[in-house]
Amino acid sequence: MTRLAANLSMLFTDAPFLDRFDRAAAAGFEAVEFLFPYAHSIDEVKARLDRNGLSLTLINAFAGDWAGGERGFAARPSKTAEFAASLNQAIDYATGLGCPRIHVMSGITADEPDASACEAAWMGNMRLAADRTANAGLEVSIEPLNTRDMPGYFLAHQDAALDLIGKLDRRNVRLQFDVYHAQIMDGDIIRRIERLKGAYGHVQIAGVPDRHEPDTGELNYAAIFEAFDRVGFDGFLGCEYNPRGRTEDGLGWAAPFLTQKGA
Ligand SMILES: O=C(O)C(=O)[C@H](O)CO
Ligand SMILES: [Mg+2]
Repeated sequence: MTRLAANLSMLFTDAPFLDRFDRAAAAGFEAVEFLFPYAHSIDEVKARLDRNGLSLTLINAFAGDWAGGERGFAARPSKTAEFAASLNQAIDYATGLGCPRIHVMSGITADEPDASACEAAWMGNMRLAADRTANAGLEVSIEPLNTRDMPGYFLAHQDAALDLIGKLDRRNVRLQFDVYHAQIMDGDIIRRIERLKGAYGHVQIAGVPDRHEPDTGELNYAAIFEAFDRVGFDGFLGCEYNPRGRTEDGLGWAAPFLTQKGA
C-alpha cells in the first residue's frame, strides 16, 4: 500500500512552517517529514502534529550553515563537536515528536585534504550516532545525493553508501532511498528497489530531471509504487519535490493515496 508523507521543507512553502502542517492535513496527508525543525520548540511542533492527527516520519539533524553551503558534519574530521551537538539535539526532537528516524548528513568533503580521514571521521561519528539513537529506540538514515545538485557531498552512490553501512556494522543505520537522486546517479530503479529491499528504511520521491511532481519526466512512478508494494516496503514515501505551482494544485497524481476529506 502506497503511503505518502508530505515533505514540509519543500511543499506548502507559501505558508509559514507551522502552518504547513494544517495545509498537509487538509490536503489528505496522514504523515509529514521535514529537514530542520530547530527554529521552533518541540512543544510548538508537537502541537501542530497533534491537532492535525499527523505522524512524523523523518527529521534531519542540524547540518550547519545551509545558506553558506554546509551539508552536515559526519565525514568532516574537524567538526566532531558540532556533530555530537547536532546529534543530541536531533535525538531530543525525534523523541519528543514521536519521530522514528533521523537523517544524519555527511557533509561536503571535496575540499578536505585527506579522503581517508573523512571516512574515518564518518565511521567514528556514525557509530556514535547509531549507538546513541539505538538507546533512544531510533533509526539513522543516510542518503546519497546527486552530484549535480550537491557537488562535493561525501555520499553520491547507493552502492558506496551500502558498503559503508556494511563496514559500520550497526543494525539501526539504513539507507534513505531517494528515487530522484538514485535515478540521476545510478538508475536501474526497479531492480534496485528489489535488490536493496530491507536496506532502506525510508524512501523519497520526485520527478526526474526537474524535481517537480512525480507525474512527468523520465520515471514511471506507477511502476515504482508497484515495485515498493511487491517487495513489501511498508514505510512512507516522502514527497520531496518542488511543486510547479501551488502544492494543492499539483496533487492530482497523489489523489488515490490521500485521505479524501469530508468523504
Ligand atoms: O535533498 C534531499 O534529497 C534530502 O533528503 C536532504 O535531507 C537534504 O539534502
Ligand atoms: Mg531526499
